[in-house]
Amino acid sequence: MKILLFGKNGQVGWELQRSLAPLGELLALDRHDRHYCGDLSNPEGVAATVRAVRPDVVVNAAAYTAVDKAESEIELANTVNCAAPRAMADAASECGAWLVHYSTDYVFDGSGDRAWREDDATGPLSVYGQTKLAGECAIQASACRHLIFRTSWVYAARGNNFAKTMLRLAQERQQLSVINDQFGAPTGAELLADVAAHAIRSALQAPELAGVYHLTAAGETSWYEYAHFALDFARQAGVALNTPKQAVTAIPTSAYQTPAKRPLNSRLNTEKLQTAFDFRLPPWQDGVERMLSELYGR
Ligand SMILES: NC(=O)C1=CN([C@@H]2O[C@H](COP(=O)(O)OP(=O)(O)OC[C@H]3O[C@@H](n4cnc5c(N)ncnc54)[C@H](OP(=O)(O)O)[C@@H]3O)[C@@H](O)[C@H]2O)C=CC1
Ligand SMILES: Cc1cn([C@H]2C[C@H](O)[C@@H](COP(=O)(O)OP(=O)(O)O[C@H]3O[C@@H](C)C(=O)[C@@H](O)[C@H]3O)O2)c(=O)[nH]c1=O
Ligand SMILES: [Mg+2]
Repeated sequence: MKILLFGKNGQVGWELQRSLAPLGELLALDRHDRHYCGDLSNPEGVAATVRAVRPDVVVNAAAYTAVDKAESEIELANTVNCAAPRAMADAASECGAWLVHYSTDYVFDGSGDRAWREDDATGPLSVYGQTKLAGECAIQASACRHLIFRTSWVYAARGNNFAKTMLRLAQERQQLSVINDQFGAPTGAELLADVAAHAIRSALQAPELAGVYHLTAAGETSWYEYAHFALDFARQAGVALNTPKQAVTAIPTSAYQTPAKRPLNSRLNTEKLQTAFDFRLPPWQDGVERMLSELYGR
């Protein structure tokens, strides 16, 4: 089997390099590749890459993920998150390849407190969410067989994410304010990559598995609780923090101004995935502890 991976240096892309390698021949690209176009700001270029490589599976881990910046870089966000995946899907369908793609909890409006199902109505609140939803729709409208995994709050030891930001800020500042009315599940890039490898194997044998799936770790938390979880671990590992435990303040979303609006309810229901592929998704704390152990050698 031949697999073509876009976005090899992102949190998820890095882990996919590991998890996809045993499946066959893997060609992993970043935006600077010298032989093939791996730059998603050039949709025709990435389509030409797919046609030239003629893989069995295209995996797209690249995306415009700067949520606040997207509010003022709409065109680039849309090209990377929608036009490029559309071009990949069209080229993939021409050569009979599957497309594996990632999307986000930010396609939902965050209302209510029930975990979102795959067929629930979407309603993105941000440019990032709109462009990711448009990317999903473009792939679904193509003739290409696809797996779209909607996930949330992604972290990895290698990369930028909320937990690492909190750990850095707690070493710099004496006080932190963290939102406690947005709920979701932190999901590790390792888990996403491992599930993708298993799902690809299954789907190639059973094409009726094509579709959209919610894929997050089990359980739920708020950003505030998640911050405490990471900071408690760091303290126990002997990391010197300038922020004492009692100086981490819980605040509502309304007290934290940002260019992009974020959903309050980011819970995703993962039953469809667990049933279709016979997976068990581990509690979110397991993977976060693994990352923290890796960061602090404990
Ligand atoms: N991070 C999160 O919290 C969440 C992510 N997702 C989705 O999961 C997927 C993976 O995200 P994650 O790994 O966390 O994201 P990262 O931000 O860690 O990685 C994104 C990657 O995309 C690359 N990229 C950005 N623009 C381009 C471009 N024009 N051409 C080529 N590559 C580009 C970046 O390259 P470079 O390093 O050169 O900038 C980076 O390697 C994405 O689809 C994302 O939307 C879903 C929910 C939550
Ligand atoms: C830095 C900081 C953030 N926050 C809040 C802001 C925000 O609501 C939340 C998380 O901050 P982030 O900057 O990680 O948020 P954000 O970049 O929006 O995270 C999102 O990224 C995209 C790519 C996704 O797809 C989502 O699933 C989600 O992970 O924490 C605080 O409350 N206090 C702080 O000091
Ligand atoms: Mg971010």
